[in-house]
Amino acid sequence: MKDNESARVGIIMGSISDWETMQEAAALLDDLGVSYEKNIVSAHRTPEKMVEYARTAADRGLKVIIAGAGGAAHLPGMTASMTHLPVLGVPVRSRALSGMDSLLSIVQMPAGIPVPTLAIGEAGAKNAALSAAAILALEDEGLRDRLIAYREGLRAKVEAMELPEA
Ligand SMILES: Nc1c(C(=O)O)ncn1[C@@H]1O[C@H](COP(=O)(O)O)[C@@H](O)[C@H]1O
Repeated sequence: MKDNESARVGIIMGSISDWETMQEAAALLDDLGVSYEKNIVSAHRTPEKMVEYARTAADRGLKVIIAGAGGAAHLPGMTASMTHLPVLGVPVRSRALSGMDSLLSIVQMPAGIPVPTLAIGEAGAKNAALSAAAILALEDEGLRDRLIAYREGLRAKVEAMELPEA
């Protein structure tokens, strides 16, 4: 586990194959100036590591966890069951079912242990980073201003879009 003492967000994923998707979350947190740590943790393949990660997350200073997994994606829900921190779930696109399996296995949590679940794939990873930042921004004015500026950038980009002549 690569610990970053000052990390406020923990990004975890079930496999290195998820990184292509989850790097979008990392890149956005970098842009927003939010410290994070990233680790490969699997409920299926490294259950003890997952338990340790989840149980120590709050004491290590993390405020939010972003968990991405594909297929039978138990990692977000199992992690959420072992920490009181918010755990945001990112369904990674699977080869067999295009991520519908990931989505349904993350989003359909029983009442009591929530996993706020984002869209399948890269958009979900980006929105998980923005949601984590929004949570942290409740107590961080500088970050709030950077989030507002990010949206202003989106607005300006759309305003500048021009359709080609028919
Ligand atoms: N869904 C999970 C979990 C878990 O939920 O614990 N651990 C790995 N995986 C997923 O298996 C997929 C295929 O993994 P490999 O590419 O390593 O075979 C990945 O998308 C990973 O998130």
